[in-house]
Amino acid sequence: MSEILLEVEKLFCERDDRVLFSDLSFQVQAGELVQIEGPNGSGKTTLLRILSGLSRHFEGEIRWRGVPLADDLPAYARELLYFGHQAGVKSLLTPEENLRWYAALDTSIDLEQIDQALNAVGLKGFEDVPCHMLSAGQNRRVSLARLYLSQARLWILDEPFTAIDKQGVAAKENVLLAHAQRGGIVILTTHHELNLTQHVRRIHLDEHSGTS
Ligand SMILES: Nc1ncnc2c1ncn2[C@@H]1O[C@H](COP(=O)(O)OP(=O)(O)OP(=O)(O)O)[C@@H](O)[C@H]1O
Repeated sequence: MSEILLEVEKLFCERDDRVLFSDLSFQVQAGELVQIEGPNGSGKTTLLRILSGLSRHFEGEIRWRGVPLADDLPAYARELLYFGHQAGVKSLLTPEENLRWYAALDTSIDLEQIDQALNAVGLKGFEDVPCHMLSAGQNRRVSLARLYLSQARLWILDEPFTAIDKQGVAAKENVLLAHAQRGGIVILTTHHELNLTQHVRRIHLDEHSGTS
């Protein structure tokens, strides 16, 4: 049986007197890909920020490996890769410099891996171009290259495919699948039609929202 790593229990979140979700409970096992679905404004980003420990604007409990998040956020953060709406790319740096900066947090990542990651996201030939001179999709690709370097067990990805062309999306989907197959967890939102459908568990926020 797979290991349950993330437990979400009776989550309640209200913004501006509007209940986004209430009584939201689910568990995620190692190896699972979970897609949070719902219309614009239903609370997908809010939920991902809560799950990432970035927002405390909720009631209920979230546990990672059986430990409430609030009890040991640093330990949780070490196992987490959060990918938000902002690309998190420094525009004055080149793609390679951005990844070297990111890799500085993890000394086990070497230059060859950075090179491979840039190749994998289709940025060969653009390694040395400052990011402010790249397109929106290319900047998103710089950011996505982090997925190829990440050792984190839990990936929480908010609209990771924004501005990425169809071909690029297919390649990234494979990275997500490979992560899950290695025993990782991916929780994501996307308005893209995924090819991975048969591997993805869906949680639809509308089914959990209430009225205030
Ligand atoms: N910091 C905040 N303060 C007050 N209200 C907020 C805040 N952040 C989000 N909201 C509200 O919470 C609701 C849900 O927003 P959220 O960004 O989570 O939706 P979403 O499902 O991700 O939407 P989309 O599909 O458009 O990205 C919105 O009505 C928004 O106005």
